[in-house]
Amino acid sequence: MANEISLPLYLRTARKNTIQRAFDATLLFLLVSLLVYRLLFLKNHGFVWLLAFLCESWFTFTWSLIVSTKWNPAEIQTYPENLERRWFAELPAVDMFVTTADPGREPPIMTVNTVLSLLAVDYPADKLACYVSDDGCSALTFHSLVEALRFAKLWVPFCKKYNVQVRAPFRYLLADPMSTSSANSEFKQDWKKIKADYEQLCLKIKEAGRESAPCDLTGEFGVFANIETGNHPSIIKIIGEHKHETEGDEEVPHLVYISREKRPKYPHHFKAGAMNVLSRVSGLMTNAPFILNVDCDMFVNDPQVVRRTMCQLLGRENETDVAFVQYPQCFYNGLKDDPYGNQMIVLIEYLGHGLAGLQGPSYFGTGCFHRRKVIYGVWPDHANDPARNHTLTKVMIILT
Ligand SMILES: O=c1ccn([C@@H]2O[C@H](COP(=O)(O)OP(=O)(O)O[C@H]3O[C@H](CO)[C@@H](O)[C@H](O)[C@H]3O)[C@@H](O)[C@H]2O)c(=O)[nH]1
Ligand SMILES: [Mn+2]
Repeated sequence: MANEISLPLYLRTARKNTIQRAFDATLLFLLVSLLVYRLLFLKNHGFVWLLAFLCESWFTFTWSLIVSTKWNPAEIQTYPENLERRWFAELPAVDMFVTTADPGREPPIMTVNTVLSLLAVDYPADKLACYVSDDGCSALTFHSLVEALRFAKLWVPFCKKYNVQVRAPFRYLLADPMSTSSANSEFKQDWKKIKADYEQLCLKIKEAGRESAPCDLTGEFGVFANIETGNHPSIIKIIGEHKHETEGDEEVPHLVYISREKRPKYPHHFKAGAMNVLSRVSGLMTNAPFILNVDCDMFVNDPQVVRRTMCQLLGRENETDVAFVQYPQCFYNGLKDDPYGNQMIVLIEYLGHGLAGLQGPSYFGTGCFHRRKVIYGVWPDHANDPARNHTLTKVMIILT
């Protein structure tokens, strides 16, 4: 036991905020005094004071809610380096979902970068599968993913060999590491090669986008011939299958393309509908106990993210304690000093840490790991009861 405590998977520590609390308590006292003053002299001033009183009461109420949310802020620290020493069983599998809807507004090269950043995370490749849902039913998106997988076979080993931090190539390749003294000649050579290969990939996708069809719509691509975006049957294609042919860092996870059935008379429910199909299809193919969803305009900026999540999900005594782990969104290329509040500092830094001290954040949409069980509509107490939970029966399908 002593060993386990000295090797934590995660720690939740309270943040000190005595000064902030004193400040908030003073403000609350002043606000309540103002309301009492308004009430006492209401009859001398009439309607305007009543209006002011109502507005200030509403302000005090919402302000109190916010203050109480951030009253007990906490930090969560994870220790992925302890994972193997604390979790003796095999690491669990994770199905990673990417949703895209329109190759015009969401250029395929962006989706490709999201997918590459996911395929390259530091986690056993045979435990990962990436499913891309394409609501645009676009041959170009499919073609780009086929090309992306070819590049992934170089990109994933490169990232793991050099412990690359940001594994979306368009961000990583922006910096020129040649000038740093630590770069040795082997790295320089590999870096030049990977940059050239990535430029080649971009070029291929760009040229394919210029044509009315990215390639001959025959063979694998035949299903896209004469297809109508909002009126077509389901298309499911296994782009890449992890077959244990390579070893360790050379391995690339499964990559599956899905364009769900759409009919004009039936509402498709946008991302929610796509997520529904993704969970059903992945449930039949790999049925990982954990799922991650990422929008196609996001990428993973920490290769340890799956291991960090496992620290929080596996490190609990009871699995019903945590249903999901939600990561905040950050944005690159923001304006200096963030004049429009795009980085959502208040939401993430103040309210987010406050919520971490309570029960944890709410579900934001993208960047969230769920236990598969929790989205199947089963009460936590019944999740492991096979009699009540036939949906969780394991289905094994051999990928062909
Ligand atoms: O018919 C659709 C429409 C959208 N999407 C995808 O859904 C995601 C989010 O859609 P977007 O229009 O980009 O919404 P945002 O407001 O940018 O996204 C935020 O808000 C959404 C809903 O409020 C959440 O689902 C997202 O995760 C969250 O990032 C994107 O990957 C889209 O490709 C589909 O798959 N099918
Ligand atoms: Mn978006």
